[in-house]
Amino acid sequence: MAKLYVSQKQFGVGAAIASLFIIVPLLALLLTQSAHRFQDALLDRNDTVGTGIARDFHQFLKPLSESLSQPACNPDNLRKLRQTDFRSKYLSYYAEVRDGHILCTSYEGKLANPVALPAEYVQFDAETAILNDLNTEVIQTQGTAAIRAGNLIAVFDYPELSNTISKSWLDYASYSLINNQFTSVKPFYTHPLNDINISGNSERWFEGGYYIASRCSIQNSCDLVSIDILSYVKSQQLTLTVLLMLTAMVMWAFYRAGCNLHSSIFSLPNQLRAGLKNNELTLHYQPIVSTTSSEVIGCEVLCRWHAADGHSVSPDTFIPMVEDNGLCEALTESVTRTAIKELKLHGLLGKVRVAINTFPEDIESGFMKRNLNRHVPERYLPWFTVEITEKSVGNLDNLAKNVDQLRALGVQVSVDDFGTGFSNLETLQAIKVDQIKIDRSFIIGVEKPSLKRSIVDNICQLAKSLNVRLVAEGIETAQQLEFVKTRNIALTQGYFHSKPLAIPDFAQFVAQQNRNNADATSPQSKRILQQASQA
Ligand SMILES: Nc1nc2c(ncn2[C@@H]2O[C@H](COP(=O)(O)O[C@H]3[C@@H](O)[C@H](n4cnc5c(=O)[nH]c(N)nc54)O[C@@H]3COP(=O)(O)O)[C@@H](O)[C@H]2O)c(=O)[nH]1
Repeated sequence: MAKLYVSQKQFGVGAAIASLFIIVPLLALLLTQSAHRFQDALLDRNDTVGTGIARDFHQFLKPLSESLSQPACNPDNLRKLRQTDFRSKYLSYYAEVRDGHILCTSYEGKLANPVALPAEYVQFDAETAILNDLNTEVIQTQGTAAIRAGNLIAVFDYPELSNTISKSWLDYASYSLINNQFTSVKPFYTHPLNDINISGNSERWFEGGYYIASRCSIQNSCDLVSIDILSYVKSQQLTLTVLLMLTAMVMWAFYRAGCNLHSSIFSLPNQLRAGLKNNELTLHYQPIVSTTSSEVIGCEVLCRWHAADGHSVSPDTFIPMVEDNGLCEALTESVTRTAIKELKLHGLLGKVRVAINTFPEDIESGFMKRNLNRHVPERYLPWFTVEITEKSVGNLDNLAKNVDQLRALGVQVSVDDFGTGFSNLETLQAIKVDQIKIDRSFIIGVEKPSLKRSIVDNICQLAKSLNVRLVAEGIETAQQLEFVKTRNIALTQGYFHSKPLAIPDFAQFVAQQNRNNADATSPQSKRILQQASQA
């Protein structure tokens, strides 16, 4: 089965990226909502302006034009012009017009020299009235528009809107839909959509980078607000900076949360638990070699773990984890079961000794005995060695009792890492063991006279007096091997012979090594060796 593994960092980054799927739509919604509100406010305001102009037209301009008396610009007319200008909100600058000339205005009074209507004022007939229900003309001018009733004109503009319209990202227009014809009445209107087809009363749409809202509130007259999204986004620098900072903070929070989630789901202990369950742990076998015959007489079974992401975790890392997470029995049982299976498969069961490492509690709880009984066929039990460390010494009497029970099965017991910790004579006398393994820390440098050499000599003495076999661990050089031979240490283990090997390699190593030994002891080999030593 393919192993799928994401590192904590990848998981965190994934969570941060996933958060974008929440943040981006939220931001889009936020911006859209704010654009909505803006457009609505603008359309509302325009309604007010539109209806305000209509109201002012009906209430003031039209009645006033009908009430003007002759001659033009008489004092009564001027007073009415000023009063009306003062009272109307959306129309101002009332003026009497005769023959294309402004004769007087509410502001200047009677003009000494009548002013011809500016060119743009007379072009109004090209425009269709926005307020067509007013049944009058709207005059397009530079920045203002004027409306006419009889001999009176009044100017209207978009006083409130013009402030808003000055924003670079906003465009605004009013449309008259008379005869389904598009006519802009907004000054300076430059909107690119000139074949626009507004059908409903109120709608929004997105087109060519513009976000557009329209509303037709006066018959045949519609208002349109378009927002150039890119420019709008650019203009919102402050808002965007704040949003980006918030986004970064949210992503960071998601990253951290992802990492935490990862470590709770994918923590090494959890992976280890799963690995044990899925038989992901593999075994290596390190040869144990006879000093006298150079034959491989056995092996130490050492556990290996390739975590789900493919990287191997050192036993020095995962063995303490096993202890801290209550997985000792599961590991020891898995090691025992797998070792039996693999050794049997390669024809080594009952051919080589098998040393299995244990945890202190494996012994104290009697688990190791049950475990061996359950998994090792009885006739093979004498081929097994249980390696106990000095850490195993919790309750000496209990340990001694359990060790006796193991030995009663026919299993041998070996003290591992001897010399480290607090090994003492009392312990060794209390528990009857078959073998002591000298820790490799004493072997490093032992070839030269040193304190270590004296310690090894003492251990040799001790083993002799207790009548237990010795194994020298961590033999890495020929000199170290030579030294242990001089001390009659029976067995050796270390990289000099071989590193721990996977079962096929170990089987091959045993076959090769023991074949060489057989050859070396043949008459022909003996002769060669003799000649070599004489030379
Ligand atoms: N209870 C269990 N403990 C286990 C099991 N599998 C391993 N272990 C314990 O983990 C410790 C580290 O083991 P490992 O990394 O496998 O190292 C072993 C050898 O590879 C290493 N070794 C052997 N020869 C040499 C050498 O010449 N040089 C050198 N630098 N290292 C060498 O020593 C380790 C074996 O040590 P020990 O067990 O003390 O004999 C280790 O404590 C293992 O016991 C398990 O299944 N159960």
